[in-house]
Amino acid sequence: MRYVSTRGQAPVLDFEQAMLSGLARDGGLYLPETVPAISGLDEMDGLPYAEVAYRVIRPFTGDSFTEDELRGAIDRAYGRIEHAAKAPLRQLAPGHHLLELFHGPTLAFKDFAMQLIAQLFEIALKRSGQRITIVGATSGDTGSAAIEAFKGIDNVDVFIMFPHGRVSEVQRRQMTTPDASNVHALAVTGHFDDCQARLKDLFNDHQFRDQVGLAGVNSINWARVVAQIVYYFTAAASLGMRPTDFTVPTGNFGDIFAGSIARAMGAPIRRLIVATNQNDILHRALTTGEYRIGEVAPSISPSMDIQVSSNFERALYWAYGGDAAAIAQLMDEMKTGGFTISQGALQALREQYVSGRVSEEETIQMIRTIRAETGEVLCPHSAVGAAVARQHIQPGVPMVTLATAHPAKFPDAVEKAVGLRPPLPPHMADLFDLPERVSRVENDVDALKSLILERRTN
Ligand SMILES: Cc1ncc(COP(=O)(O)O)c(C=O)c1O
Ligand SMILES: N[C@@H](CCOP(=O)(O)O)C(=O)O
Repeated sequence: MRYVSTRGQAPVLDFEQAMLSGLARDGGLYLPETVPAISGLDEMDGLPYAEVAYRVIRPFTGDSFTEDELRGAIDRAYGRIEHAAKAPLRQLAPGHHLLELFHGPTLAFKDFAMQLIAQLFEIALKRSGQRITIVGATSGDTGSAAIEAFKGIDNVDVFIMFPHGRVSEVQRRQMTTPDASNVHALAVTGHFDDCQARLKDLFNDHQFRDQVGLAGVNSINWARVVAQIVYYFTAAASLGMRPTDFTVPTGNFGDIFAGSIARAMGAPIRRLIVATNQNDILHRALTTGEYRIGEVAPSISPSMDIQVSSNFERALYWAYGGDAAAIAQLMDEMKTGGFTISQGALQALREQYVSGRVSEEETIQMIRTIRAETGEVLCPHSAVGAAVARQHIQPGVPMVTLATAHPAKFPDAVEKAVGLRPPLPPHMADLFDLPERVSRVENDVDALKSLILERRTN
């Protein structure tokens, strides 16, 4: 399997190289040249999650890992997810199901990919003896998942930038309390898009990139997306492999893009519905064809407070029929505020994705409604998903809403909605007692470079 950049000017790589590279050297994102079809769909129901993961992921990894290495990595990764089913499906109402993706160690869907790629990185780095510096940008969940997965791993330093004052207290403490010396939490002045832009600046400085062995674990990294494909198959299998709609709370577009790969591989996915909060640039872009960056408005679903949605570039690449020059041009225009999607590409995108947005009040109302109807307490991101899903449910077609985080990560929003603060699970019971370790950094690439050079242990 070969991987090409969305901007067409970077070397073609194999899976391991693409995983260790993160962002392509031309600033683009890696994608497989072709999407493999999967067989044996009818046998998937009842298989352990790890077995489905192996069958789905294997075609993407090519010769990069042996069968034993990949199976071992999958078993260790998903051994850390508490629930027996790993990603259980719970019925909310007739025809509406919740795919619970928050049973991992940091209580968000990010654990599914991050736990696995940490295992794969470790195998690859042990083999090569290479040392790397991971830098990540987070609106709260990617950072905590990355720190949990990579803390203490030899040959790896992890620097995570989060927007100062714009993540929940639980999310912040998940990033600032681990005491592993290879982990560095950085509170950046600005919002998530600033953190992600500085991350790309670091990757695009090739001298710095090579000096520190820069690697990325955001969903710009293709390996992240691959791991997120699996649960579309397990959910569809639980529903008897009938044509099914999926609604996905969306920010950086990685999770829903994984859904489109699942569909291209053969999963019976009918509609993929992009659910946004008030930061609704993706909904506006799909509705009007204009991708115009506005101000980020802080919301009660802060992990989705994103305007520059990195994986949308992958969706655009497909929609433009693999025209890398056109994508490079659009990404240039993005730097000055946005771009217009061509009519042909817009039509192609609309064949892939439907969209909806909900307000803050509607999100709160949805947490209340679902609690009253089912007893389940949703996190605000999952509530955005459930509210948009309800706008799109059609008779006779099962709807699956991805529940992307545990409500205990966002106690203030949940309390506002239903007057209770969901307790943290036992393994996090001491989170508020531990000392925090965090560095304040300006939104400035040179300040970041100096800090990384000074702190890295490699
Ligand atoms: C809890 C939660 N839900 C939804 C999302 C959106 O996912 P994506 O960025 O893959 O679109 C995020 C952030 O990525 C998140 O942390
Ligand atoms: N919501 C995310 C933003 C980064 O997403 P990623 O999937 O590209 O890593 C977060 O929690 O950090």
